Amino acid sequence: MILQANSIHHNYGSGQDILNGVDLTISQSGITGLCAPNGEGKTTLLKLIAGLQFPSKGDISVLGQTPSDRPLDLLQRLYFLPSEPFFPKWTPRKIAAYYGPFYPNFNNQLFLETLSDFRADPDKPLDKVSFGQKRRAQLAFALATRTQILLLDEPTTGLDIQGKDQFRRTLIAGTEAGQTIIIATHLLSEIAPVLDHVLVLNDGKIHAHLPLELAQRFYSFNLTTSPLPYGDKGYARRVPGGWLTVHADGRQGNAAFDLETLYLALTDGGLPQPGFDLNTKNFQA
Ligand SMILES: Nc1ncnc2c1ncn2[C@@H]1O[C@H](COP(=O)(O)OP(=O)(O)OP(=O)(O)O)[C@@H](O)[C@H]1O
Repeated sequence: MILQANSIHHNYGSGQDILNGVDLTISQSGITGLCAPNGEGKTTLLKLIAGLQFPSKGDISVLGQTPSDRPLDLLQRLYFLPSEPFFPKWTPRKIAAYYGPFYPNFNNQLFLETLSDFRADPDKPLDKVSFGQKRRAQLAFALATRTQILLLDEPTTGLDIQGKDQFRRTLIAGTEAGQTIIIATHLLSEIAPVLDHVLVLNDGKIHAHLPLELAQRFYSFNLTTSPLPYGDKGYARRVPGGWLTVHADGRQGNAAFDLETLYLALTDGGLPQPGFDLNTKNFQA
């Protein structure tokens, strides 16, 4: 098992739980998008997985270890890139030489290639580059650690279009090498093309954990002139030219699958929640 969380609760001492019963199982490599409204606890959940925060109740196991114990073996197999990480004001080359050896699979060649693809200078100190260039160097380092688990918080912030494209390609290469990648983001559409699963966190719980390929079969999207042509069991969003509707009916719609609309439908829209049975790998309507 890669990750197993059972009824995780967490608060920051205020008495009110931010996470109040998160259950989560990840058993395969792949890319999972973690989405939630602002302040719902995405970063907190990543920190709990990384062992940087401790759950107030419940237990969490990552690669068979308890992250809050901070075992060396786990720290070497998991990399967490926060949205605003601390990186020394050194050149990327020096950062890799200093921090890279901690990670047994650190790939310096991949680091330099990713920097080159990102058009980032390995010999320019990070206090002399733009925000986006600094973010590229941080991402190149995170991707080059080749840890079994990679946690990325808002990774695409500051990347230009080419940067995002390169980033997505490097992620795919990571999963082909067996990595499990969890990406917390608001910018769903930017990573949607590479996601295997989507996790929706809402009201302190995992509201949905959907394998994308199955979600694409289960939900139908239609561009229509009226909000809900098939009755009231769907969700409709105003778009140029009409309404984009989502229904949990397993039909073929006339519009493309749209992850942002599905996210809105699941969080705000009261779209009927299909149960997904992890054993049979089927939805139960
Ligand atoms: N160090 C802290 N001390 C007290 N409260 C905190 C702390 N860090 C986060 N919180 C609170 O916990 C809640 C969840 O924060 P978190 O950063 O995990 O959410 P998020 O989903 O990542 O937010 P965003 O989408 O805005 O980045 C917020 O209400 C926040 O105010």
